[in-house]
Amino acid sequence: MIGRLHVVTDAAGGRAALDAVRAALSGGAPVVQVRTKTGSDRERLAFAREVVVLCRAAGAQCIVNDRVDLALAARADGTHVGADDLPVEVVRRIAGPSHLVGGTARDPERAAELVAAGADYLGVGPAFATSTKDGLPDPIGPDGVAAVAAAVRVPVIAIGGLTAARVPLLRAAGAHGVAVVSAVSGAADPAAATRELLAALDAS
Ligand SMILES: Cc1ncc(COP(=O)(O)OP(=O)(O)O)c(N)n1
Ligand SMILES: Cc1ncsc1CCOP(=O)(O)O
Ligand SMILES: [Mg+2]
Repeated sequence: MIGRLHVVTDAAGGRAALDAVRAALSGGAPVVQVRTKTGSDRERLAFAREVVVLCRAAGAQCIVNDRVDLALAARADGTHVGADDLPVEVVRRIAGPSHLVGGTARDPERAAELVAAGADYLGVGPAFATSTKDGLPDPIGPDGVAAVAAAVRVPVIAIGGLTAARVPLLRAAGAHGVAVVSAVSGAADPAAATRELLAALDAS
């Protein structure tokens, strides 16, 4: 089963992002998602490899966003794909049955399609407003997350504007867990922020 807290790396990658990953893992993060949006493929692969090594040492799962080729090359545990990435069924065919495949959904119809295509889990959102990613549609709120969670039998990971204070709302909506960028990467103390999120998940 996929972990309940997905710590997503800052899209810029680099040393600061790696430091945040180290801190998150020291705080107990069970899943790290490598999400890079800049740099050459070689730089992105090198970053993903470093994160995989850190995750292995900590016993955490590592998922690469967008790119199944980088995920396989880095020996990551899984790949997360959205609407502009390779389709879930293609990622599944390329990566095989033991690779974790996640897909992005914001409504029950899309969610059911992704599960039928072979998704192991769904990233669902944006749950709340966020300034981390431009061009997102309106937040779906806990009710939107609940509609998706009720429609599928795979774990739902809520994303977008997530904080420890909001975790109980999402868990009550049926989310298995949450994915965060700024709540950990933007925190003054990313290890403490990770512990706070995990405590909120454990309590709800
Ligand atoms: C857990 C999780 N859910 C959703 C997303 C968003 O992925 P995607 O739609 O591919 O958008 P980008 O992250 O590529 O901007 C995610 N990364 N993780
Ligand atoms: C990549 C992505 N997809 C939907 S919301 C989001 C960004 C979430 O970032 P934050 O946790 O800082 O709100
Ligand atoms: Mg993507």
